[in-house]
Amino acid sequence: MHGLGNDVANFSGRDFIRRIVYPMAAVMVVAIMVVTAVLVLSARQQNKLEVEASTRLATTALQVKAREVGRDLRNYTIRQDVYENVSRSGNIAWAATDGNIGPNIYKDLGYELVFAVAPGNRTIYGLIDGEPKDVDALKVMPRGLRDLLNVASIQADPTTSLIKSGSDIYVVAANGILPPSIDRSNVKPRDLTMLVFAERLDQKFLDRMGRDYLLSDLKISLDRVDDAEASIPLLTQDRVFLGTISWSPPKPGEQLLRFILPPLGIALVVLAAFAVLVVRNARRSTSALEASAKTVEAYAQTLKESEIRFKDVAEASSDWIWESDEDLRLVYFSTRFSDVTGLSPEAILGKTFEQFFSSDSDGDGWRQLAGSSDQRAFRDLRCAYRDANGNGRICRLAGRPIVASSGKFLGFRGTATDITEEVEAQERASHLAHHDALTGLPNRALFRERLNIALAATAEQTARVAIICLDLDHFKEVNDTLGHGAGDLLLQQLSNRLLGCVRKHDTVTRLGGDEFAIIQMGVAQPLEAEELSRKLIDVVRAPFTIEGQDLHVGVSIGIAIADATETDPERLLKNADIALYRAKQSGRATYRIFEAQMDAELQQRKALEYDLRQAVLKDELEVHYQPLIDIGKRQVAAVEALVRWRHPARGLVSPADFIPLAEETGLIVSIGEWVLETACRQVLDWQNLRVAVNLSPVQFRNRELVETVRQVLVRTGLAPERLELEITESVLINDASAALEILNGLKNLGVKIAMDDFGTGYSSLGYLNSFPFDKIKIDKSFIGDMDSKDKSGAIVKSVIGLGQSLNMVTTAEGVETPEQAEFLRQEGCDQVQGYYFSKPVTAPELSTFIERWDGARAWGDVAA
Ligand SMILES: Nc1nc2c(ncn2[C@@H]2O[C@@H]3COP(=O)(O)O[C@H]4[C@@H](O)[C@H](n5cnc6c(=O)[nH]c(N)nc65)O[C@@H]4COP(=O)(O)O[C@H]3[C@H]2O)c(=O)[nH]1
Repeated sequence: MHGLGNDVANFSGRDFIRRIVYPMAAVMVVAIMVVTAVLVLSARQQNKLEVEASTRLATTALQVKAREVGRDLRNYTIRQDVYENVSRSGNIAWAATDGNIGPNIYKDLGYELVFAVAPGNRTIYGLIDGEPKDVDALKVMPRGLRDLLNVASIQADPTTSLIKSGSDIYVVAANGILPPSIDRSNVKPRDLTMLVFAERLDQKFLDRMGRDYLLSDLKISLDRVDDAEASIPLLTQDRVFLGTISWSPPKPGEQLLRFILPPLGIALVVLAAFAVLVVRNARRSTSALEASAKTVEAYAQTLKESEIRFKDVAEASSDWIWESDEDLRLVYFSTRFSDVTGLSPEAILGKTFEQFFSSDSDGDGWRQLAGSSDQRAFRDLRCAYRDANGNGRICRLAGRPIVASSGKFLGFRGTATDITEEVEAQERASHLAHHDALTGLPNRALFRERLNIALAATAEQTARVAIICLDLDHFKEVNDTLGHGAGDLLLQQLSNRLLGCVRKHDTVTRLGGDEFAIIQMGVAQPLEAEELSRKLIDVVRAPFTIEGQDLHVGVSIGIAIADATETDPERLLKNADIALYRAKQSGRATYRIFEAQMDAELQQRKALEYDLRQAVLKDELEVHYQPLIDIGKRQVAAVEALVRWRHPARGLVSPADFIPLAEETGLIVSIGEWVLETACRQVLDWQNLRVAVNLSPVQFRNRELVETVRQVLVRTGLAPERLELEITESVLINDASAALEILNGLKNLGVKIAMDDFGTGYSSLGYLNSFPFDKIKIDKSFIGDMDSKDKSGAIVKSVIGLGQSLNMVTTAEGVETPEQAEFLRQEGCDQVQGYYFSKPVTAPELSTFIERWDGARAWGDVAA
């Protein structure tokens, strides 16, 4: 195909002209030349033959004429009367008589000259143009006649010759006058009287001769005529040149040419036109052929490129080409088969699909073909096989039926793509997509899938599914103090511990961060989920050894159990989350099973959260103030700022109800700053009073706190020593060193720091040691219990003593009775705060309170 394409393409129009048109033209030209030459030559030859023939004819005509003259002469020389009268008697008169040899000779026979020459060349009779003349014949014809007479005298028959006379040439015959009656042998030639007849070779003669011998255009000339088409020389007996007779001989060759050339010319023109037509058509055909050759070449090129491309692709890819017979017996493999599989085709050829491919359920796509009578094109059949090393591999088959022109199915032909790596990559990708990279546990996506499957199965079974959500307690501290690497190691160890607690069919999942979830299968009783939860709490509680350090974390757990009424995975997960939230609220390291009312509470909480956000925006918060009374001076020493929320529907909401929410949502940061600034600004109205503001542990997580307080002081212009910041010990529990750093920063500003709710925590004394607080506030629970419990009174006493020894101001909260106030005074407490003196009130109310404050009376009442 390729060679043909090249040959055809190489045979250009120029080649066509060179190889065909030129030779054809040359042959034609040669043929025409040959034909023309033959024609011309034959025409010439014919002309030549005709000239020769006419020459012979002219010569003959002259000879005939000579013989005629001789014969005419002889008729007279043999006459007895001529002999008697002319030879013997010399009777001229007789001779000149008409009917003898007189004018009749001229008139009837046409001889212009008639002489009778007696012996001794004596002219005895002369007749010129029919007129008797006394002339000397030898003078009339000075050359030639004498010789002729001599010769003729010895000849019996007349002797003829051509003789010139003047400018004329004559056919002259001479004969001795001798009748038959006289024996010649008795007469001496010189004694004979010679009779001469001469006919002039003039135009008249020539015309006659022309007519008689069909010679046209006869002319006589005294010269040699070289350019005549046909001529004969006129010679005497002695071959002396006298002149030339010329004529135009017929030219049959020319006629022939004239006859043949026009049709031949036309024929040639037609032939030439035909040749041009043929050439043009041939050119057109050649052009078409060239065009198609180019197309063929282009196709061939495209085909070649496509072959190369196909080969490149085939070689570069892991595909191989195969062919089977109608029984699905493999009968052909391309070379890539061996490269990819390492198997020799010979070892496989002749095997059926069933024998070559495995029956692995993940790769038995070939069965579709084996089991089908429907021979259609197919693709994406996933088939498993073993390579030369016995390793299992997967390929993807595509093929089309091979059908004979008769319609008979002959087998399949197609490609096989080794997709082992692709399948493995997909499996890897799928594993990555479904598993947590750090712990290798199923991730949230797989958790959802498995949960769906588990719930679907549960619907038909009596056993239930428990969803257990776990959240690590204090994991953030591990991350913050030891870094994320340690956190990661902990999560990995934790994963193993969790896996150690569950059964084979359960699923342990890392949902993200320190959140985990477990799908516990086959839960007959909620108790089983509780048992597992306890087990989980125990294993997590055990210390983790990370980088040589023992770390303690806990886990809070929320459980939701799927039953006939609840099978929605999203909802179940949410319920488990709500339960988890509850567990965390309940003090961590514990579990809770979801109950419907939890959800209602959560909804409420959410509504509250929304309202609180709105409250901040709508200015629904306000600050109330509660006075702190200096026992020694019996004066109002300070006020505690306590935030209030004036809810449009609920009325005044206690901070106990919304501060925890504000802390969880982070709103406490902005609320706290607002309270701080409001209180600092407000206390400027009350000369010399200090203001105490509560700080949340959440605010302590922000290292900007010191700067915030500094700016508030700058903005309000309040002297730092008039500001007291109250913190609870929980601030110190979370991250003691960071909290201490902030506390030192605050102290450096010049503000006072008070430990609030003292005695309610675990290690208050330790904290008092590590940070120089300015004040200890004894929690109101101890004050309230003083009346009933001696123990509380003892604690209050010892705290007051502790404060005194550490040189800290002690303030007792929740003083509601004059007895409590008196007791505290007697024990040396510095300040008191409580409903007995005033509840927290608005700023104007507190101003009134201060105005009306009469320390003596108020204290007097107490003392009384
Ligand atoms: N039963 C009784 N209670 C008395 C008596 N005297 C005072 N109280 C109450 O005791 C609480 C004292 O505040 P706290 O211990 O700091 O406890 C505060 C404080 O921890 C927090 N809090 C209030 N305002 C703020 C604030 O602006 N920021 C922050 N972070 N927390 C605040 O909310 C807690 C509760 O505040 P309140 O409901 O205002 O409750 C106040 C106050 O009204 C009394 O004689 N008997």
